[in-house]
Amino acid sequence: MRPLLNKFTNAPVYYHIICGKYHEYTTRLHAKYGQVVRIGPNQVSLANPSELRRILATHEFRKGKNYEQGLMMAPSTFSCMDPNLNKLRRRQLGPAYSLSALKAIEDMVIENGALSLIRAWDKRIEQERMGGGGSAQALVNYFYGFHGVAIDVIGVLGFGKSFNMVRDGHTTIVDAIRKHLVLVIVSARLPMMGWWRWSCPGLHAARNYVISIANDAIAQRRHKRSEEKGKPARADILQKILDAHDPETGEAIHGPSLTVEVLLMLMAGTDTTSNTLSFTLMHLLNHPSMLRRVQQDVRDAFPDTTTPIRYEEAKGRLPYLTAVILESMRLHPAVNGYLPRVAPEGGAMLMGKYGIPAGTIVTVSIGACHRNPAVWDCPPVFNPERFMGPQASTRAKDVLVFSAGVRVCLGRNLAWIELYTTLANVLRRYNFETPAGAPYGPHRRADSGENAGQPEPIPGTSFVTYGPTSPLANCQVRITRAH
Ligand code: HEM
Repeated sequence: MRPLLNKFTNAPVYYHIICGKYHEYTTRLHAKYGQVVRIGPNQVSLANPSELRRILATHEFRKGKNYEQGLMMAPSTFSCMDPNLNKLRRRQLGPAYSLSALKAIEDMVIENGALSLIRAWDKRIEQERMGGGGSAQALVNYFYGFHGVAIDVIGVLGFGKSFNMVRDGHTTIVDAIRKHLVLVIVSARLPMMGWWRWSCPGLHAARNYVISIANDAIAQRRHKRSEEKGKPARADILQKILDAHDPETGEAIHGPSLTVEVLLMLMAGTDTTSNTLSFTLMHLLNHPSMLRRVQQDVRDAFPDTTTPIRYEEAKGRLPYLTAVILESMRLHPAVNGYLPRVAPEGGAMLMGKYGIPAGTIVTVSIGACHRNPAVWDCPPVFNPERFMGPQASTRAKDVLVFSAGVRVCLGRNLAWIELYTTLANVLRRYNFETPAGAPYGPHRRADSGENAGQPEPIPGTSFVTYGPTSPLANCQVRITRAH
């Protein structure tokens, strides 16, 4: 459990958190020192998937106090440290995020996600054709396209209306979310920097703005419901959160707790999904033969281009697409930051040999787990074949992108619906090509480091969610219509 320096100071880990490089730091330490490493006087990072699943299976190791230091108005399902409150919220909200409830509103996801993006990209191609000498192609930024999909889907399911980011391209809400997250993360990860946040009025304005969006959505929906007495309620997540109650006691969610649960959809359910979509397309662009294969599969399985591809069908008929998404999630998990858990009273034993005292912080290092050479052959290589064939489901269990156990991601069903429907429909509709002169792509092979000989992935930064560092420059793609 080395390195020695970390026995005396948290400085290295905090430095890497601030730089957005926690994931690279821990992956490096694990490669050198093994599956359990010390990252601070009272902190260890763990990179073994089965051991992590054991720790995450129960509430014995609680979330660390950093989660509640980032608090805004009240603890949410995500931030609360109290197991009883988390259990209550999951009982109340479980129905809203169940697969059956989400499948009933899948049309809204497809309409405001994949189809909206296709309309916007078709329009771009048409504009190019009309204005640029008849060429039926366009240069688009897939990061902003996918970000728009995730924001608009959450808008329509969680706030009563789309934010129209895909259609209008405006980023007001995205900017506000980002600033709000900076505030949350600085408060949560670096509480000693508390003074700093008060000197940034722009961040507080952003926080107030996102809170007002949630409160407005709640007020508008209540008003609408009061006017449409007797009519069936809209079956979206917002309505289900408003109607949520504990099946055991009937307890509902009120006041600031209601606001934070609505807001949580924007915070937890946008960047995560859109960064997963972006990194998946990035890997496919870097590996043109895999891109061709996945597109052939989609086009063969769904030849009727007048009908959108739905979640269940895509999942059932496109095993290679599933493998590509899992492999992308393995190498680029959308949550790749510092996720602390606290060792229970009496201490604990890690990996059967490392005794840790009560109160020791054990961090869930998803990225390091996914690159653990004891678990994965040639970890840095993008190889979807790992998830094909009879071993596929066993291998998929070691992908901890949604965490695991009692605090596993509540929105993972929605994420999967968005991932399948967006990728399948868009990959069927367009041919993609890395533009000439692009900084990254199949032409750019790493000549050293862990990716030596492989196409170099675009750089990423992790502030809990993990995304491309410079999407404006690095996520351009040339598209042409395939039908
Ligand atoms: C690909 C997309 C997504 C990924 C990779 C992801 C990943 C995660 C991870 C790793 C956690 C655990 C974090 C921790 O332990 O601190 C988590 C928790 C959570 N996620 Fe997601 N998430 C995704 C999409 C979503 C969506 C779409 C929603 C909702 C709209 C959502 C809502 C939540 C909530 C409420 C929690 C807290 C659960 C609890 O603590 O009981 N997530 N997610």
